[in-house]
Amino acid sequence: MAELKYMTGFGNEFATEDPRCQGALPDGQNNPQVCPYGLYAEQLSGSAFTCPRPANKRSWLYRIRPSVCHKPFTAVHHEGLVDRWDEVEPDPNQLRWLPFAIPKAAEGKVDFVMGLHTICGAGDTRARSGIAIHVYTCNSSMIDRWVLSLYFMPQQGKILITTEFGKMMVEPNEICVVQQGMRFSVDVFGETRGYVLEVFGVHFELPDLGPIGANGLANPRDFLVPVAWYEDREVPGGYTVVNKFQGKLFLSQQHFSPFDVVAWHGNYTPYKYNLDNFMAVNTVTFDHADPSIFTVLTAKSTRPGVAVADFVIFPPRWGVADHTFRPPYYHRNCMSEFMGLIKGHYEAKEEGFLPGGASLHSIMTPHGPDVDCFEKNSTAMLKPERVAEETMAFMFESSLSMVVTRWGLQTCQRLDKNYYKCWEGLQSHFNPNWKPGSK
Ligand SMILES: O=C(O)Cc1cc(O)ccc1O
Ligand SMILES: [Fe+2]
Repeated sequence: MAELKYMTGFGNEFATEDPRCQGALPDGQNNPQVCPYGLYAEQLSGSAFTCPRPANKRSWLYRIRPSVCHKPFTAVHHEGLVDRWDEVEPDPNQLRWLPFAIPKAAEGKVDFVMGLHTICGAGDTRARSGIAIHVYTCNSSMIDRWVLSLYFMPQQGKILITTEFGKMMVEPNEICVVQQGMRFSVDVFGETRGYVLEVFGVHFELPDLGPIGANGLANPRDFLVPVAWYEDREVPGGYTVVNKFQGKLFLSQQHFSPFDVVAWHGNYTPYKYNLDNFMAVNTVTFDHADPSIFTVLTAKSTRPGVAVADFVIFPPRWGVADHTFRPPYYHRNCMSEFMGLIKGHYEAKEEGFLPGGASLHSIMTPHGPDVDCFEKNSTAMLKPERVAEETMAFMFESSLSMVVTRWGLQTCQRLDKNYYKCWEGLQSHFNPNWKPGSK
């Protein structure tokens, strides 16, 4: 496959034409009486028409047929996708999952849609407020079916995401955002696993940088947006459209490929980002900075400073803090912390938290380094050191109190029942006779 092309920038006004149809974008207006090449003009809105300019998102698509040409949607049951948060009783325990099992190709084809499972979430798709976290495990490409709206993190196996806006190849260590309403299809190249965050109703933004200044963390120029690509393909057997609506899936048929957008312009686009481009900022003196310093993207709530979901990473970096216990501190947090591991080891738990697995520390549930991590780092010689080399852990940090699904707690059978034991060996080191200067 030829190298894919991308445009650069976060939230820019982009304009792109498939090179086979130069001049497909109308000159100086959005909906001329007749569009170049006989295309249909269609607007995709990502925000209310009346949103203030900085938050206003929409794109204009110039396509062979408008999306409205399809047979009626009919409901279909999907065992793995959940939007009801009362399936099982709440569980405030520290939860950790072993790597989620990937179906073997020999046991049958499982594509991205079939392999999606909701693990936890909160809120309401109808009120458009809340989130859901899913994992996908699959071994086959989607054949003539597509779905809507997600934030992808491949963990094993690259995925080719074909969208109405063009194609993106997304490898482990990259993230990809396909926004609400955008049609896409996922091709895989073997056994494939990854994490998906779905945010109902708001869009990811780059965090403000405050005193960091004008540059740093995720820089806008490193976000990549696909260029227009179309296919004019009749599908006699019918192309299946999978529509996720109010938390449920609906199918409809159409006789042509939905990837028939010849040109588009606008600022409501899918995009991808390679986490190696993250410019991490951290202490050069002492103490452990809060993990918000590693925020890549944030989905804000209406309360200032409070996120519906922050996407935070723990990238390879230098640790240089003086007279400091360098790993994460012990804590209870007024936010929920869902973590996953793309590769390597996580510094607070060298054992047991594995690539393709996950953990959830709910609101006010105590957690922190395991025994080994505490012992090692309380006595370590503090020299400048590489932290998390060849590693990429991430966290979805949410102000919502997340509910774990029946699949997450029971059906997946990946819950590590012994997780709590990783803290059991933490001894009291209390010395009532301690004096300043003594060890
Ligand atoms: O719990 C965790 O491992 C995530 C985390 C990391 C960190 O550096 C500080 C706080 C925090 O919640
Ligand atoms: Fe934490």
